[in-house]
Amino acid sequence: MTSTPRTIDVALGDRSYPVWIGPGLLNDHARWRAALRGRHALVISNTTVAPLYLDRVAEGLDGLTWSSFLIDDGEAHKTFANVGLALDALAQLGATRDACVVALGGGVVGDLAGFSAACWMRGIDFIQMPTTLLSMVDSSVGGKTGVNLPAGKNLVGAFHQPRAVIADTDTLATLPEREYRAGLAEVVKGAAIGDPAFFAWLEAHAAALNARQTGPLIEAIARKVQYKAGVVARDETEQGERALLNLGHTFGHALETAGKYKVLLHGEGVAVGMLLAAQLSERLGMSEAADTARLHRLLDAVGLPTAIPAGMDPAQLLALMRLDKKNLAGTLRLILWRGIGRAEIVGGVDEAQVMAVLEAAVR
Ligand SMILES: NC(=O)c1ccc[n+]([C@@H]2O[C@H](COP(=O)([O-])OP(=O)(O)OC[C@H]3O[C@@H](n4cnc5c(N)ncnc54)[C@H](O)[C@@H]3O)[C@@H](O)[C@H]2O)c1
Ligand SMILES: O=C(O)C(=O)C[C@@H](O)[C@H](O)[C@H](O)COP(=O)(O)O
Ligand SMILES: [Zn+2]
Repeated sequence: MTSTPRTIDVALGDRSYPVWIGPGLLNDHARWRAALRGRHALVISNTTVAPLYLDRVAEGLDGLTWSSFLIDDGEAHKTFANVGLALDALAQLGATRDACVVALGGGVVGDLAGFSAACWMRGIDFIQMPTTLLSMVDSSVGGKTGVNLPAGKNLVGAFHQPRAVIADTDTLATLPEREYRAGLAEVVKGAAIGDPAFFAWLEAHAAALNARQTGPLIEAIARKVQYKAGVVARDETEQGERALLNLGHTFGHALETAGKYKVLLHGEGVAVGMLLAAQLSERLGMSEAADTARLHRLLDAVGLPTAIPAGMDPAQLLALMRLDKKNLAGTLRLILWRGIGRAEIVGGVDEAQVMAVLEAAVR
């Protein structure tokens, strides 16, 4: 038995789906098994998460024809090659069009599993079972799936919505500290983009969140998911407003890629990227120094990095930023900031100004 989970609906007409958040949900088989329509299931996970949680999922799959496909741990394995192997695993299973892919793990597993599901027979069901804070608050919701190329992050992918998201908060007990804090970056991001009251709440609850206190933690997850679900429902395929969810990401993805995924985690890149976006906005006369300082203090309070790691080359970072998917007509299009809770899409950003911010931030 589990306590009643928080439930948030992602409202997309006949493709709407629930996000369930709470303890014990992986064991609540009756709840999530109902989302599986056919006879076949492929659980995609990784070599760290599967030994911890695959048995809980396996019990719920009893009676189905299912198998698991495990990737090695880390962002460097979110590759086309692994999608190919996942598709081979679906073929091996004999998966028909009513099969379901189950993504058990963090955002790397979720993005790759979702993209594999989008590709198999031109699209089959998948469900998300996020096991990191970042994947609970962000990557499991909204249907962005895909993989990285050597040239950059998430350059290949598809919009493919899950049928359900099962966020069992008990799994966070085994999440390493650094990964937990990286997840907080995507929580801060949501508040910084569009929810000043939530930002103030985060400032007041930073210590409780650092201590992983259950009540504030579930509240923070639910508030961030609620916010993201609203944006996705209004603009599923990023024709407009959804791009705001990319605050800090043009800088952040460049930082991640430049470090070959060994220097900064995704959430850490986003934290540094948000501050760089705030500094650039201030430089362009869009926002106030006091707001940048407030963002800086909150990121510090939850233990996130705010500086570009030593040794990174501003020119390389700018080159990587030129391949961001938001760019149009060969010019930079960034998410900039008007202050707490107010982000904006800005096209044709002057590269010299971006370079000045990058150079000032290199330690
Ligand atoms: N699709 C989207 O909308 C979206 C949104 C945000 C981020 N992302 C993507 O998500 C990825 C980052 O996700 P992430 O931060 O979850 O990283 P991750 O998937 O690499 O997981 C982080 C680490 O935690 C381990 N782990 C996972 N769950 C665990 C648990 N319960 N206990 C112990 N260890 C556990 C993993 O094995 C890994 O080492 C990036 O690729 C990013 O681009 C996608
Ligand atoms: O859901 C979205 O939209 C986001 O932008 C969420 C981001 O946190 C996430 O990192 C996403 O994967 C970035 O997408 P991309 O389009 O920049 O590849
Ligand atoms: Zn992100």
